Amino acid sequence: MARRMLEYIKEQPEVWRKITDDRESLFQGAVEKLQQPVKRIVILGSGSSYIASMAAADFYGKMLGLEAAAVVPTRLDGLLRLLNPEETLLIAVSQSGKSTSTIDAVKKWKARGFRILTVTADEQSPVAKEGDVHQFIACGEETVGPKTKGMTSTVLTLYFLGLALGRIWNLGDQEASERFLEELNQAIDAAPSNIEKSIDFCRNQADLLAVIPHVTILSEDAGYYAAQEGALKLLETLYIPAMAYEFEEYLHGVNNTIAPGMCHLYLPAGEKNAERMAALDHYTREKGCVNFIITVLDWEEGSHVLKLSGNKNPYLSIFETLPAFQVMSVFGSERKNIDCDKPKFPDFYGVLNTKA
Ligand SMILES: O=P(O)(O)OC[C@H]1O[C@](O)(CO)[C@@H](O)[C@@H]1O
Repeated sequence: MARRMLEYIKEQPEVWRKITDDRESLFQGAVEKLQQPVKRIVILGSGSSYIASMAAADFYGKMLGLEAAAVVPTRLDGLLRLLNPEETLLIAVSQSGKSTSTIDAVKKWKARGFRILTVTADEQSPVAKEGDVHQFIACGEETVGPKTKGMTSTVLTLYFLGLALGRIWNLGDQEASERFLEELNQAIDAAPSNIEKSIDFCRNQADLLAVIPHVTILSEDAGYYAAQEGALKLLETLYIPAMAYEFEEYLHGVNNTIAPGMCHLYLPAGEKNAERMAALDHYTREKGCVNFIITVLDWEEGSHVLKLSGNKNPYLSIFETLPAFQVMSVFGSERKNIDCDKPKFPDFYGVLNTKA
């Protein structure tokens, strides 16, 4: 069993609580060095760090009204050629601080005059050392490949960083930030029992999780980032294809894949599409699909429904529903005799030169 991964999953509420409680001191250093407002923010990262970057860029747009976008390190060139270094802050995100493509991007764009804020869990890492300003991700050590507490703590770190910058740059609405903080606190308080509920659910569904040949995950709004990270977790631990779609996009063609045995995992995150998602769940089950629903919304009960506690704020899906996917990875992989605490190919990073 992925014991260490499960320990990291269970540690998350405590880690999030500490980051939240220590936020004044944790973000003070970076924020003091970033007094000069910018017009736009570009965030880059790979894998889970890219998904965390997408969630943060969306959040910055919504909460601060900033132009913000996320890109993988190797696709920055076209975008940055259009941007003025004086008006742009580049944020490079890497939990390990060792991803070679991120190191290369930081060096290249720093040389071209962009100011670079690095966000890592290792202050001594190459990414941290190459940037102009560093923000620490206070998640502690995470030695297994499929990241859990590091990813969610990266999102939390980027969210708080945005709110702190918004305060000094006079952006966003203070009341909205306070409301968000209140909901976040509720999400953190609910997390230990949500994780226990997920464990019970996944233990009961482990036989099914072990035989599904692929999984299609559907969400909406900012729940889409939890769906993307959930897909990455299931793919890298169950060794099956897993794709995440924004709900509306799924309806435009992907629905042709509906067939007996297809696994659909729904993550309704807001009220907007709840009825249509419920209709799609019924429709696809009638066609023989194997479905799961993970949600904090009020939902019709069923053995395939995991109902968790939470607010109806999709930006909190990372803290409310994503841990259920992480737990699915643990129980599904155990049933498949996969030990995801250990790398499948220990020599891979060295051969492909992906980490410094
Ligand atoms: O955030 P980092 O350390 O740059 O790593 C990026 C991604 O690379 C991996 O380590 C796999 O190579 C993932 O686990 C991670 O999300």
